[in-house]
Amino acid sequence: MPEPGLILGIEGTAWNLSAAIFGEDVLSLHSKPYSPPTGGIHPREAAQHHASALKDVISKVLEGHNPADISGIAFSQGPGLGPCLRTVGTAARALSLSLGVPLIGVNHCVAHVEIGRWQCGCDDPIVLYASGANTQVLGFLKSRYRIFGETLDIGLGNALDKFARSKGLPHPGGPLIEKYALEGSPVDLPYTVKGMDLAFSGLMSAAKSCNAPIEDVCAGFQESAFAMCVEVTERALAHAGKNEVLLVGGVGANTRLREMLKSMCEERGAEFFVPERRYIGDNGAMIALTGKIMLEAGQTVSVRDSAVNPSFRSDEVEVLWRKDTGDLPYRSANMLSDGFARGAEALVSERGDYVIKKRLSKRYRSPSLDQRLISERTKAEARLISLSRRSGVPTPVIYDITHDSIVMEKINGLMLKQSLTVEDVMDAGRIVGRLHNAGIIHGDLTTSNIIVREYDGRCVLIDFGLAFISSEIESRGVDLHVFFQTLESTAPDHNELRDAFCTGYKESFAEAAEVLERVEEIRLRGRYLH
Ligand SMILES: C[C@@H](O)[C@H](NC(=O)OP(=O)(O)OC[C@H]1O[C@@H](n2cnc3c(N)ncnc32)[C@H](O)[C@@H]1O)C(=O)O
Ligand SMILES: [Fe+2]
Repeated sequence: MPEPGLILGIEGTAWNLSAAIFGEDVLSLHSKPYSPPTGGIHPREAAQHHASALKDVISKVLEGHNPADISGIAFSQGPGLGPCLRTVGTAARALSLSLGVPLIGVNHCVAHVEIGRWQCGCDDPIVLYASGANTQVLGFLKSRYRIFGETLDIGLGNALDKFARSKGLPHPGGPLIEKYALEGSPVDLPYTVKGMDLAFSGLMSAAKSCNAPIEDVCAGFQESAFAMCVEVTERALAHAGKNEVLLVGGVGANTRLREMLKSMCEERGAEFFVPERRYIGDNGAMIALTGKIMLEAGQTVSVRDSAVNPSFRSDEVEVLWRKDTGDLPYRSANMLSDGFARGAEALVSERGDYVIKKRLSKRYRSPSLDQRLISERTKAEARLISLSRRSGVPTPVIYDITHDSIVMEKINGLMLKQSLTVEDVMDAGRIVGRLHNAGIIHGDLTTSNIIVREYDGRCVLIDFGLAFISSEIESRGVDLHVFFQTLESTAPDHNELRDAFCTGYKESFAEAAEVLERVEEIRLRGRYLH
């Protein structure tokens, strides 16, 4: 393989046309941002801006360098705005052909991660990638940057920008909201975390129609939105058993978000990293650096295959430049062992015949949001446990509830993973069928969260910390997918056990067939952590 020399990288997925040269370090970096005269980013206008700025940006970045030393052209192949991507793609192809050097199609999200790893010197982080268009929690697993959780509607930056615009503030709104928030005290606004995923549009609409002083709304917006991101990051960290957190993407410039992540990391004993300001938002250096790494790994693209992809996902890229870390050891959200467990969210302890589950205060959250979430979730969990019981799903009896704790019956018996007989697993299928039939999703359906009760051999469902109400096929499918994954990792004869589970599930739930079909689809998508 030829020794790569200098790589020219071009970024232009959205607002910033930026190019850089990377050798052993960033040798030059030039940008020409597009700022919309009014409103948000118009894709075609941005593309026109990029087209007219290209010549200038490329020649500035090449100043003092010999084009003959360039050994590859890297460009953002996606995701991003179609017209912008096409403009930059065309320029990159032309440069590659005229210089006679390879073309490297870089995934923009992967590039955000790689420049962060390179600049901060971290190795295997859980990444919070919070930008205008994307909000994702990523981690490296089995040769890919897997998406552990992500926004179900719009990107966080986008939500901030749109809210700002509705209050008459110019684009981009993120930095101005940060300024206002410093002067305000947070109002209560919606907080939406669904398992590992987030949603921002409800929060944005509530903020738009909130009549409190702008400073207070901005502070409330930040507190809710950032705490949501930190919560999912913490959950991924706990599940994956990693000990580094990296923050990337434009919203990562925000001091309050950094402070909250840092505080969460300190509480968990993890290290927190964030790259310099100029490398955190969109920039050409991240494309040039990733291009270099990819060229070294032989990951170039022919002109014919270099079409841009506006919805290119990070997990579509096979990462040949990192050592495969293989499967994750499976960890449940609340690892219950020997009567004491500290999950991402709660502390579970045993006192004789009782189990006490206490939700923990998080220093990263504002005190009012913290108290609100703790009491809402404690109440919701207790309610779902009782509702499940009434629907014929064996669950622990609840003895007492306080603002942060649930005192419940201790179920004596073995965890299902220690008692994987066909009969037991079939019974598990039956109770999960009843649960789904009642419109309840468990949210963390592992073989550790089902106990085979000693006195009658019945399966009892525990730990409803991530449970929620839903009749969506997708949520039900994810529940089963998680269960089958843990079954696979604990039992050699998992096919037989899986069949037994399905038999039980079909017995008690009329829509079983449709859900089981979806499970197969989910497995093929390979998105979920378990
Ligand atoms: C596909 C690509 O084009 C896209 N890039 C992108 O969105 O640009 P980026 O530079 O990563 O992020 C811009 C966002 O970052 C926000 N932002 C910048 N400074 C901020 C601050 N101090 N506080 C909060 N948000 C901030 C802006 O409001 C804007 O929404 C992406 O990565 O999703
Ligand atoms: Fe970006």
